[in-house]
This record gives sequence, C-alpha cells and structure tokens, in this order.
Amino acid sequence: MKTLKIAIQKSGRLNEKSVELLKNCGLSFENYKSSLISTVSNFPLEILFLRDDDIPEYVQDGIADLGIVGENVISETEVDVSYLQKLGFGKCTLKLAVQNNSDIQNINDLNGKAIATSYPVILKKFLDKNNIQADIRTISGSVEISPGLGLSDAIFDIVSTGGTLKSNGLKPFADVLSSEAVLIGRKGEESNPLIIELIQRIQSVLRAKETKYVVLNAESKNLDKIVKLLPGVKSPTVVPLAEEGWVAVHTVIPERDFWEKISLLKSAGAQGIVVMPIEKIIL
Ligand SMILES: Nc1ncnc2c1ncn2[C@@H]1O[C@H](COP(=O)(O)OP(=O)(O)OP(=O)(O)O)[C@@H](O)[C@H]1O
Ligand SMILES: O=P(O)(O)OC[C@H]1O[C@H](OP(=O)(O)OP(=O)(O)O)[C@H](O)[C@@H]1O
Ligand SMILES: [Mg+2]
Repeated sequence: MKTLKIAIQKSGRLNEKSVELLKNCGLSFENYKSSLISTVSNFPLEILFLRDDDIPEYVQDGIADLGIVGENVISETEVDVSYLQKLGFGKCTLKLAVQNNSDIQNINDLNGKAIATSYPVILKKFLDKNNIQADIRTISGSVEISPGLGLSDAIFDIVSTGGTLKSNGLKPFADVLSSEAVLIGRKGEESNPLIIELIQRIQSVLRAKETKYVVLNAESKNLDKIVKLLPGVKSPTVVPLAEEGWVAVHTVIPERDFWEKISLLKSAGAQGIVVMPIEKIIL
C-alpha cells in the first residue's frame, strides 16, 4: 500500500502538540526537523515539516495526503480539502481590536478606517458581508504594534489569552472566527484504509484525554447509589475486596464533570478514590 504523507508545522505553536499527538498514536519516528522529512518506522507514513501557511495547499494538491493546521490558515488560503478531525489544541479566535482610547466601538465604525492584519482574505470576506469599506493593510507579523505606530486604526489578529492585546494597549470588540488545529485530508481520499486507521488512532487518543480512570472503594450496601452516578464506557467493573462487605469500583469519568462527580461519589460513600490518566480508549 502507498506510503502516506502527513504535513505538520516545522516549528511554532502547533509543532510540539502535533508531534506529541502522532507519538501518542503509537507512531515511531525521529523528530528530524532539520531534514524536513521523517519516516515512521512502524506505519507506512512520512512526516513533512513545513511552514503552516503551506500545509493546506500541499494537501489540496496531493503533495501530502494529510495535514495538521489551524482552521484560520485553511480559511485564509481558501483551499478545498476535507476536514477529518478537530484536534483540541491551538485554540484561538480571530478578533478585531482597537486602542483602548479609540472611538471605534463596533464594526460599522470601521468604515473608511485602516485595519492591519495577516489575514486579509478572512477580513475582506467579513467586511464585505457586513457592507463595510475599509482599507486592509496586510503585514506578516507583530500586527499588535501597528495602531501605536499610526499605521492603522484597528487590527484583525489571533487572540488566545488576550495578553498580547493588553500589553499593547488594545481591546477586542468583535470576534470573527474561532479556530483550533484540525486534521485535514485531500478530497476524495477519505476511504483510504490507512487514513481511516490513523483517524481511529487519533480519536482514541483524544477520547482518552477527555477522560480519567477512577478506582474507588465502597461498602457493598452503597454500590447501587454509586453505580447510578457513573457513566463508564459500559457498566463499571466491580471487584470484591479482601474485607467482607466491601468492593472496588473501576470506571472512567469525563474530565469536564470530574470534580462534580467526585464530590457526589464521596457523598454516596466512596472512599480511597484513585484517579489515573488514560492513554487510549478504543471503542
Ligand atoms: N496565541 C495562540 N494560542 C493558541 N493558538 C495559536 C496562538 N497563536 C496562533 N495559534 C494557532 O497556531 C497556529 C500557528 O501559529 P504560529 O504563531 O506558530 O504561526 P506562524 O508564525 O505563522 O508559523 P510558521 O512559521 O509555521 O508560518 C496559528 O495559525 C493558529 O492556528
Ligand atoms: O492572546 P495571546 O495569548 O497573547 O496570543 C496572541 C498572540 O499569539 C500569536 O503570536 P505568537 O506568540 O505565536 O507569535 P508570532 O507573532 O511570532 O506568530 C498571535 O499572532 C498573537 O500575537
Ligand atoms: Mg505561518
């Protein structure tokens, strides 16, 4: 079967998490960024290390079969690729922002103003949709300093914590696009068995990340109450303890309701609760 190629970011915000995800999928490879290509020894896959801007086109044109890239970059490059899986990292939002003392308060105030951005395509579409005529000034980075230098009245850029805006005396006033890293594939290749296998591995890693493995002890008389609180993959595993009248309950709990569940379990009589990370969940 043909060896697949996956394009990931060479260095930057998405590199480390992309490498970690592929390693967690059981893929063995050297992280040879200097050679820009690495061969996986236990799966027919090659990893290409690229600038993130180039990844969507490489996938669209079939130079790579798969890619890991931010949704923002896909929208900006306007490529035709398949979205295969959201990956849960690289979360950010493209926002419009102005200086703290600016008169601009909403998007209509942008008429006739200059907006600096590294995302002119997404911005143009947004302005057109809202019938706003503004001067888009495309710059490749450090967009946040442009209003202070008098180069623009507003900016349109990536925001995550908001720290960069704040430290440059800016405030956001409109969210345009939320984004996270996604796995993309070339259109028409979705039924390739190797791609399906890789997506399944990725999903099992993502599922595991969202859940914790929990073991607790309880008196048998409290078991019904405790089991009712547990979602589990199926029903929980219940094992008798050496001490008469006691059991150990093994289950998985979603991270998002973890603390609430733990306190409910304690109230229902759970003791000695041990919580462990899960590596993979294969359904
Ligand atoms: N502050 C942030 N928090 C979370 N995710 C972010 C943040 N900034 C950017 N991202 C996401 O990570 C992606 C890569 O960001 P990075 O800053 O590394 O890009 P870059 O400088 O264009 O890299 P390259 O050298 O590959 O072109 C962005 O396209 C976006 O999807
Ligand atoms: O809201 P925050 O958490 O402060 O993050 C936002 C900043 O992060 C990104 O830049 P990055 O730090 O990746 O540097 P870059 O400008 O070199 O891409 C982005 O371009 C913003 O400047
Ligand atoms: Mg880039």
